[in-house]
Amino acid sequence: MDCAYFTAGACRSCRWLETAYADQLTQKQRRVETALAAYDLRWEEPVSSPEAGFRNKAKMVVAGSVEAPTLGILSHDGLGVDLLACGLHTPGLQAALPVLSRFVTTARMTPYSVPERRGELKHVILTEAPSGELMVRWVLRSTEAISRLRKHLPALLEELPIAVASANIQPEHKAVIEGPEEIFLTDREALTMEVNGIGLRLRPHSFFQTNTAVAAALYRHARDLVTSVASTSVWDLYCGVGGFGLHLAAPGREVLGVESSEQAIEAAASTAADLGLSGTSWVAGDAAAYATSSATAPELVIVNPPRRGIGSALAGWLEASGVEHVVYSSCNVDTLARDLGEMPSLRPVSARLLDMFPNTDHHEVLVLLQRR
Ligand SMILES: C[S@@+](CC[C@H](N)C(=O)[O-])C[C@H]1O[C@@H](n2cnc3c(N)ncnc32)[C@H](O)[C@@H]1O
Repeated sequence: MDCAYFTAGACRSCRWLETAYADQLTQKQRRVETALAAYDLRWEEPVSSPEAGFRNKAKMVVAGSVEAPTLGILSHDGLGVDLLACGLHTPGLQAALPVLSRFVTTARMTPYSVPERRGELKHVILTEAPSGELMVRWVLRSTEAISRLRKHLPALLEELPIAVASANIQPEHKAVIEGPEEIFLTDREALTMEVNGIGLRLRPHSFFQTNTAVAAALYRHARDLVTSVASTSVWDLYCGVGGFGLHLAAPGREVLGVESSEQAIEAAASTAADLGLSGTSWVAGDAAAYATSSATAPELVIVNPPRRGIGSALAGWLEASGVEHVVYSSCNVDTLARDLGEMPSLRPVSARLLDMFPNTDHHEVLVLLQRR
């Protein structure tokens, strides 16, 4: 992929940009196979991604001035670097970002200056649904700009297919990208991300896989695996807005999702209700605490934890439980390998690389484990 920002040295985030895509896939496959070399695994064909235009979410740091804002990243010396035309973003995001940049000027939102610790607008976070609808969030230091945002929003809604707009208040001067307070500026509070015909509801704070096409392949692959082992009771731990669990709901199968974000759990439950799915239940809480305090265990457990992995408590519970199969979807093969080491009774039988993050060394790998 050609990138003027990379060539000019303005942005080096895509560290593998100069590596041919086929070689990127080969290197990632080698990396995950090496990390899991202790197991006799059947590796399925890797799932590739388009090299460009695949990211459904843009997280832009805002800098510069009201008259000349930049949306992108900060340079080493704290200055704004405009990345409006970043080629990773979907075409819909690329079309919307220049409009949102001009909107900074229209609504007189002063970009936050990290070195000077003053200003209001810290980030613009934009997500595009497969339908083309957008969710836009302005991360602000305070509520100072809210009335101007509200005043100018109707004109922006004429220009862009925005379904959800909100202001996130992040008063602190720290690296955390967003704060706990969300002020909705539209009636709708969730974007519908349709994946394989399932309308997953995404609210501002919830996690969503950033590569919609590869996420769709991931959920289909998990559904095929679960169907092939005919499990009638499944837990989807770290379920987010229900991507795995909602794909698995079927007559004769009970599905239970556990996730720490209450908003995400509410979203999963409402999608299940919309689809008329009986036999699903959704619990807000810590995945390990839920499992270790449960009196029963299902036939199959799916885990899709953050990069840190599932950790000893949950791995120990899975090891000692009667769970027959585990499907482990991981974005960090090192913590995956560590967790597998703590579950010697569960034998990894097949695995697949899914390239969710082209042009970087990041990977997603899904492993099916079977009790020995
Ligand atoms: C990699 S995401 C996976 C989400 C979901 N499976 C999907 O496909 O979109 C990890 C999820 O784990 C949740 N999470 C983080 N720590 C958790 C914990 N201790 N217990 C339960 N969920 C947790 C996060 O909120 C996030 O939604």
